[in-house]
Amino acid sequence: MKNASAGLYFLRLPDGVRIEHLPRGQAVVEVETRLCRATLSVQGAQVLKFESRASNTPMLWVSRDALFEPGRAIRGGIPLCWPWFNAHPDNPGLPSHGFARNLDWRLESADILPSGEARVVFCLEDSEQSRQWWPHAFKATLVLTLGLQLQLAFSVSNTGDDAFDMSYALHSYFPVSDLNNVRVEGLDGRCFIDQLQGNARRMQSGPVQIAGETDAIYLDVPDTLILVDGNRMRRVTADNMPCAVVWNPGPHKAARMADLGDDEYAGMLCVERGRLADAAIRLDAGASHRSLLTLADF
Ligand SMILES: O=P(O)(O)OC[C@H]1O[C@@H](O)[C@H](O)[C@@H](O)[C@@H]1O
Repeated sequence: MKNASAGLYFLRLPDGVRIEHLPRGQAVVEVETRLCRATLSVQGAQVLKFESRASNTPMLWVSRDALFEPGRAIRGGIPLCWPWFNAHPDNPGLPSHGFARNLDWRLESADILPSGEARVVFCLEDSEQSRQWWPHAFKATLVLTLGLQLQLAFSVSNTGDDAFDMSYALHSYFPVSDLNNVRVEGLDGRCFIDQLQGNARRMQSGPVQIAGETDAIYLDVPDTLILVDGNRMRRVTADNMPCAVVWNPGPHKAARMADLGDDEYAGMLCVERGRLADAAIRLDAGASHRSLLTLADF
């Protein structure tokens, strides 16, 4: 897999931002400011860790068995699943959840804003590798703003001559104290696709509570969802991403997953936001799409 980290060293990095390497050589951007601490993987432009100085508690979960192998998806943090969600609709041999999380992105810039927030910008453009999986020209950008809250601004431009279809999710993994203490608020009365029941469409009644394996795509949901975990509340706010996915593998699927410890399912929950299923989009030549995700303790 092509490694973009060579270009990293030409960037001027501000105090509080540095490049480190994982044991297998992948580059990560470490952010340490008066507002937060964070670790960002160059592969996938994936936020792996984020902790604000106000909460001093990890916002995100990463599996203790995550495989940090170049080109393999990393189990945890916030992978960006793009340009398709789940298996490719026509070719199940292509990478699950698209390829954005498998490729190295280009670190475009890193700055500390006057507010004290760090701003880190990653880009991904089509390459020989991406065109083997998806024959389209594009430029994707992820702008991360890291302060007391974490903000991800995702944009894609179609730089080719033909329209393309895409779906995506910002697949946030959250640590939870105990699944029995957890609920997701904001989805009452919303339609969801139950991926565990042959994609049957159902209606949510009350908050989402987790009783075993859960894999549901909620359609047309409010911008703000609240993840309640005992006394801890996290706000998941999306702009221009009308879908939410709530996923937990439960004990049996967890036992089959190489990159997730058998008991770890009990301490995590994914609450994802994106555009998929009915909200997938077609991007015409020259057109762009933008969306924003904000995660905050409150
Ligand atoms: O193992 P992956 O490719 O990271 O996917 C994990 C899960 O991601 C969720 O978003 C999907 O709804 C699930 O169906 C899927 O199992």
